[in-house]
Amino acid sequence: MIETEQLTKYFDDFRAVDRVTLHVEPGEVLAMLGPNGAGKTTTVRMMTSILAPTSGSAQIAGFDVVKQPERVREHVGVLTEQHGLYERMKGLDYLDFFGQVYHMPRDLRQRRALDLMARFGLEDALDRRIGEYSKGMKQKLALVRAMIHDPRVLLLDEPTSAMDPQSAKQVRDAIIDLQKGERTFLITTHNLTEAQLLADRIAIIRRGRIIANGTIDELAQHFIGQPRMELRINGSLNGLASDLTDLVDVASSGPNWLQYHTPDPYTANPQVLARCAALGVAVVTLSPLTQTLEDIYLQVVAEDEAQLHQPDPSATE
Ligand SMILES: Nc1ncnc2c1ncn2[C@@H]1O[C@H](COP(=O)(O)OP(=O)(O)OP(=O)(O)O)[C@@H](O)[C@H]1O
Repeated sequence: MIETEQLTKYFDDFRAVDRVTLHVEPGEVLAMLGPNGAGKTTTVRMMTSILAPTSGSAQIAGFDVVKQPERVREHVGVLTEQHGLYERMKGLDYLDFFGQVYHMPRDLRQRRALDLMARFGLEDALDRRIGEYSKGMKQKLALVRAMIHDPRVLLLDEPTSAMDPQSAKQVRDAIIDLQKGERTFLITTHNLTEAQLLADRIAIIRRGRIIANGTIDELAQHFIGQPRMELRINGSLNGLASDLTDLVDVASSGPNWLQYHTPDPYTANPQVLARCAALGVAVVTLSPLTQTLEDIYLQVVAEDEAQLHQPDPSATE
């Protein structure tokens, strides 16, 4: 549904996007994360035919962004940082105008506009001029516009950045519902909790390059290491850590708890519990220590930064 190959954009001799290759399947949500200036918006703008790539290619909903920009626009809903709203128009008239642009019959465009405005809590703003809307309301209206023609692919650049927590949740719920209907999303965000809640896969971009791409579990495994478990018992450890060393790699311990790494929790955890039972140790909890997306993100960026400062092996004295 979203396919880019070696997508690259130069502004004069500055390389803003550097050979970005991404594949997002139907019904998948990809969250693109990265520091300010990393190239997220530029990538989204190329995917929506707003900006011509310098090299590489992109196909969105099966259409080439350079050769078939009209078809791309028909099948894609876009939310960009600059919403381009017509401030003097009233909310409902504005949506009706876009419905006409997409050749939607009058009944359908009215119904979609009213449903979506109600869904995002804008039902009282239908007849107000957009210039009177708050920042968050404008962002919601821009999202409604992106969704009005029920596109198969949605490219949303920081969709909840101006929103209060309840509004942000309305947007997340809408995304989850649409995903169930096989809609495909690429979302850029600085909100890692939101990315963790919504995304099937995460791509991290830095200085125009994709430096990590995978599910949260894959990235955690690759960049943080083996899953870490915490065992809590009723009583003191009394040397339990050394009783488990043939089964798992104990990383740290306290008076009544220990943490261990294992590459295969499905095998190791039952063995640990069986050993505890055999030793008469009363287990209170055995649980995984979750790695947050923030841990992963910071580690990915730190590794990329370290690589940047490594001496160039091809350099000669
Ligand atoms: N029209 C332009 N002309 C020149 N440089 C540009 C242009 N648009 C973007 N850039 C540069 O390209 C780089 C990537 O910008 P981009 O807006 O894609 O970053 P971003 O990842 O979306 O950042 P943010 O998280 O701050 O929104 C930045 O260094 C930016 O200054």
